[in-house]
Amino acid sequence: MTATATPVVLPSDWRDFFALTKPRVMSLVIFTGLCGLLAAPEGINPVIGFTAILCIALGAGGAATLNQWWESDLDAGMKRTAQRPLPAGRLAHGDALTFGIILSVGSVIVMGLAVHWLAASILAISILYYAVIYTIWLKPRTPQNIVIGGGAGAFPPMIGWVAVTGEITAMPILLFAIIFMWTPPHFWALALFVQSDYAKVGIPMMPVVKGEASTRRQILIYAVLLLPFVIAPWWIGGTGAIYGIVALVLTLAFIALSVPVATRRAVEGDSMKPEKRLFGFSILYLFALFAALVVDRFVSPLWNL
Ligand code: HEM
Ligand SMILES: CC(C)=CCC/C(C)=C/CC/C(C)=C/COP(=O)(O)OP(=O)(O)O
Repeated sequence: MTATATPVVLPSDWRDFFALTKPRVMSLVIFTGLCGLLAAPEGINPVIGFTAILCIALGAGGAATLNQWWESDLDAGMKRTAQRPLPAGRLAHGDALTFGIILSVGSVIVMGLAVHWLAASILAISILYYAVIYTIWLKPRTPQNIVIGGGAGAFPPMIGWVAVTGEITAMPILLFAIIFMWTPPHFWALALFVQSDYAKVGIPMMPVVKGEASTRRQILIYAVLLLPFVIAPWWIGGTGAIYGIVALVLTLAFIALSVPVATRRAVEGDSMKPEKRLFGFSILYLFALFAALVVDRFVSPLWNL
């Protein structure tokens, strides 16, 4: 008689549920949402504003939970993700699914009731975008997965802005476009130094399918294409010069760091320093760019900039 292996689930605590929300990644998602909210004209009642950001955080955490519930087999096969609560057996799948659904549905309902139904609808779209369109549909099928899927992470500043104004205008669309164009260099820089992991579990990430040279070229192309999008808010008069100058300097630095990544080939045992530097800078870049947007909103009018 052969024994059937029953998965062992170790006792879980709140830390495992917290880890399911991908808190480090989502910190930037929440920050860009907060900046969208603060940069919007008119301003918002602080309690309603806080509720809106809480809903973005809970919704993003819910979507990240559903992503890991769906992908626990893949995560088990990659060194970077094998210690996550589900593949490590610290959490039952059913509990993760329930947690993900409660956060996702709850955040949308609270956003709708307490803040605005248009903001709630965009939040619902972004959760479905990340959990279904990106995770279930695009990620296992096409190397364009993160180009199209990048839309999921681009919604938060638009949600923050719309929570205040109740309408979708040029500025929130541009904030969406900025993160959309930023995502490919952000992720492909990382994929270049963890690509063996993705190949192992059959995920068609760009470096695995199209090769390193093509990925490196595309990183630079997206970094350059990002420039008109980051300048556009200043150009259309949606921000002052503080944002414009910071955006220009930051993006030129982003392009400058993409050049060595685009023009080199990794050799056996390579430390992948330029790729790691670009990935690290991509995160700092978005934090600084969105911080500049908020500083500009409050300081530029004082100086008539
Ligand atoms: C489809 C689009 C994206 C993909 C595939 C992606 C993928 C990744 C991956 C695999 C990591 C490594 C960290 C980990 O293992 O959890 C990472 C890190 C990170 N990502 Fe992204 N990302 C995307 C979009 C975004 C967006 C839109 C944001 C925020 C606006 C973001 C913010 C971050 C941050 C802050 C980190 C660093 C986390 C840390 O310090 O560990 N990412 N990303
Ligand atoms: C409000 C809302 C719903 C926001 C969505 C936020 C968002 C940033 C989505 C995409 C970013 C992300 C964590 C990608 C990780 O890719 P992966 O899941 O393929 O990475 P992995 O290989 O680490 O699992």
